[in-house]
Parts: sequence; C-alpha cells; structure tokens
Amino acid sequence: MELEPILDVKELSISFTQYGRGTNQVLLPVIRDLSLTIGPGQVVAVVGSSGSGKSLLAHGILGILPYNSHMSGEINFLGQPLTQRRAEQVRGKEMVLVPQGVTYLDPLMQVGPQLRKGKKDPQTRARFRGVLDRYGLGEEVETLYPFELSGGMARRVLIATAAEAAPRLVIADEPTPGLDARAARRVLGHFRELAEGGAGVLLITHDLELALTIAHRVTVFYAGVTIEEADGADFAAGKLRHPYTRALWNALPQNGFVPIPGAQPGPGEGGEGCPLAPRCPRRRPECLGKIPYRPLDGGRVRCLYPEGGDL
Ligand SMILES: Nc1ncnc2c1ncn2[C@@H]1O[C@H](COP(=O)(O)OP(=O)(O)OP(=O)(O)O)[C@@H](O)[C@H]1O
Ligand code: NI
Repeated sequence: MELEPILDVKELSISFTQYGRGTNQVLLPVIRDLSLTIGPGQVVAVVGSSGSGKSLLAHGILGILPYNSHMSGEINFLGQPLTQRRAEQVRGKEMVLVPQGVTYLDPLMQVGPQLRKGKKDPQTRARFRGVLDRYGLGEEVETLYPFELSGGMARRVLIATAAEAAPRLVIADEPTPGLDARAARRVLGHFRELAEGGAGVLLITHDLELALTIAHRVTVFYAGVTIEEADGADFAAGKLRHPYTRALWNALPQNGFVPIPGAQPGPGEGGEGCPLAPRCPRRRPECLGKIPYRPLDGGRVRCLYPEGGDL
C-alpha cells in the first residue's frame, strides 16, 4: 500500500498584481501549474535557476506570500487541504522552513537565548542542548552572536531550530550557497537524517549536483513551470525526459559544462506554451500551445516530444 503523502501540491499557480500607470493593474504570473508530491521519509528536490519561483513555492506552501499575490490550485498537507488558516496553525510545528538567508537570525541576540525564545528553565535548556549537540554545536555556540558563526554553523543552527519542532515536513530553501563542499555535504546529510526519521523534506536549490546526493525524487522547474519529475537515479542512468533537464545535466562540470544558448524567460514573458521552446532543439510549432504534464517512464514530463518518448 502506498503511504499517504505528507504534501501533495496540484496545479499551483502564483501571480502578482502590479500597478502600472494610473489605476492600471497588471497580473504577473510567476508560477504556473506546479505539481509535486512528497511522501514520508522522502527527500524531494525542486531544482531551478535563479528567479524561477523556488522561494515563492516555499512561501506559497507556508502561507507567507506577500499581500499583492494570488495563489490558485490545491495543496494538501497530511491528507487535508492546507488553507491559509491551517498553514498558520502548522507553521513552525508540523511544517517548518529552513530559510534561504541566515538573516532570519536576530543579529542582536546570542544563539542560545534566541533558540529558547527567552525560556530559562532547566528542561528547555537541556532540550536545546540535546538538539544543538546532535548538530555538532557545542555549548560555547550558545553564547555566540550570529555574526560570530561560520556559514556552516549558522546553517546548522537554523536546522537545529527546525528539527526541535519535530516537523512532518521540512522545507529547505537554498540551504548550501556560500558553503564549501564539505560543509554543504554535512548540511545536506542533516536533511537526509530528518527524512530517515520519517519527515518529508522539500529541498529547494539551484544546485542539481548537490541535490542528487540526497534526493529520492527531483522536480525540475523552469520559468515557474514544473517540466519534469524524475527519480534521483534517473540522472546518472541517462534516463531523462525533458530537453531542459538534459541541458541542466549536460551543464554540470563532470559532463563537460555544455551550455544551451539563450536565457530563461522572466515572469509574464512567453505565452502558455513550453517556456523552453525558444531555446529548444526539438521544438515544433505545437510547442507554443498548452502542454499537459503527463506520466512517462516512472516520472512525469511536460513536453510533447520528450526523450525516450514516441516521436
Ligand atoms: N512581491 C513580488 N511582486 C512581484 N514579483 C515578485 C515578488 N516576489 C517575487 N517576485 C518575482 O517572482 C520571481 C520568482 O522569485 P523567487 O524568489 O521565487 O525566485 P527563486 O527561484 O527563489 O530565485 P533565487 O534562486 O534567486 O532565490 C522573480 O522573478 C521575482 O522578481
Ligand atoms: Ni529563492
């Protein structure tokens, strides 16, 4: 029997209202038709380049989008619709964010008191000591201010804060930039441990290579659209479906840094067709129309002429 998913997102779209001249309002679509599922114990990576809408996805799930945004589609969390109200209730408890910037830490407060939120009783102290210990953060760390932490330590403080809530879903927004390879692997290892403990982990990153070191499933995101879902193992096995996923893979150092010409369209640019069409070697005229996200070979793809499909 399949386990009930922890998070199930169906056809999520997010757009912004922008005010033009006078009273003109423009609706700027940023995320379109995004779907993904995370089961217990699973690490699902969402991989996309800068500006593709990754942080917005995280904020949409957590219910912390800015006031000028609109969200449509379906989000289920632990089998029930995740309304704004429920998101507020589960946030910081069953569902936690490990934020993109370490600026989320209060710069004027020592780490220990900050984590304990001012509580001083021995039980709370012991509980946090235990969690920090698990992340290799010694007692002296509690007396440090955020600016005294290394990048890797700051990340681990954020993870420790998240783990302390014993969450069912951990959303990690770009957790490794600025870290050297060893620190990055260590941080990712901690996310894998959280999954091994039964949580679902949504790992949001631009770094496909790092994502593949821990992700069971990978969802590839391009210009606000999910274009492929694959098993982590599909990449090394050469079993890719969408031409953009292929391009991402070919652009990795070990595969020769092969770039594709052109740039990703920005929000609101391009129609409802495949956002890669202007850059795609396999494009045909019909690629400019709406393209379904469909199952293919154990994954999903949003392409009319995928690799491994029938041409
Ligand atoms: N409040 C807003 N109003 C209008 N547009 C916005 C707003 N917030 C974000 N955007 C736009 O949405 C797009 C996606 O932003 P987002 O931060 O989700 O990207 P990202 O994939 O997380 O990028 P990065 O890798 O740089 O963190 C960007 O092009 C951004 O300009
Ligand atoms: Ni981001």
